[in-house]
Amino acid sequence: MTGLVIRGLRRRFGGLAAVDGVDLDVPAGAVTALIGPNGAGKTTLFHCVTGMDATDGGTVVLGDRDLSGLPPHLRARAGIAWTYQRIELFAGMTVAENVRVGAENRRGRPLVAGLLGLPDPRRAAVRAATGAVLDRLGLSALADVPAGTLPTGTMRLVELGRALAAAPAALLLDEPASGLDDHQIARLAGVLRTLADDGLAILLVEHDLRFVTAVADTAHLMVSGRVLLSGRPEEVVAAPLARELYVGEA
Ligand SMILES: Nc1ncnc2c1ncn2[C@@H]1O[C@H](COP(=O)(O)OP(=O)(O)OP(=O)(O)O)[C@@H](O)[C@H]1O
Repeated sequence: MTGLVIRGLRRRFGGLAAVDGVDLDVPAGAVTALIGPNGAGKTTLFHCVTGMDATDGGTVVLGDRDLSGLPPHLRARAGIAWTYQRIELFAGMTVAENVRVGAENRRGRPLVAGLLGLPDPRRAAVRAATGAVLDRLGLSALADVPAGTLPTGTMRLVELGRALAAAPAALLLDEPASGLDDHQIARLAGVLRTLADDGLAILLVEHDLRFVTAVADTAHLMVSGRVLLSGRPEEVVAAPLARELYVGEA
């Protein structure tokens, strides 16, 4: 399968199996959502896929490349990009500069040239990629604005832009709708749809079930470290188990 294939993923914290043998497909050309109550293990799984957290077993394969055991920067270079729930922009840099950071990490950049600070022969490509991403996300008019001065929703878009500028094959988003208003959520949904339509594999960890049903092709319900239900988002969200778990939440 093109996209991300997760098999038998495990992560324990002492006696707690936070991720307890998860199989998950994140196909190219689709938005895949991972939902579940607080403490289900979603964020832990996310970190195990990016390499930010160690695993106790299982594999993460992107396309034909086994990424298991690689550190985050090598997974990024192999084609995974991600954003966290907590916004991590360079606040003093402009919107364009933030996005350019991602573009400079585009796959295939000659490592030695980067390390030696030599001129990147593809500087024009970096500039073009930055411009294209700003344009796609409707951020061109804000290119020269310091990122730290923007409202939360716009900052999230800038983070998404930085991730996209790296030209990933798989994009992982941890609660991207958090802190956004309805208008911004609709806009984000539209952007994610077109990105998936262009062939990106997107994994969304999300609490906002309306957003999930609006944007995802498939949803997986995770509970106590395991995926218990998978299917069309509206079916998974409406299932008795999901309704029971989400009573009283968000
Ligand atoms: N570093 C850690 N050390 C010990 N326990 C941890 C650690 N990280 C997570 N856990 C535990 O693992 C379980 C899964 O947590 P995780 O944050 O992955 O859940 P989640 O589904 O992302 O929840 P939320 O939706 O609230 O973010 C929880 O019981 C949590 O307390």
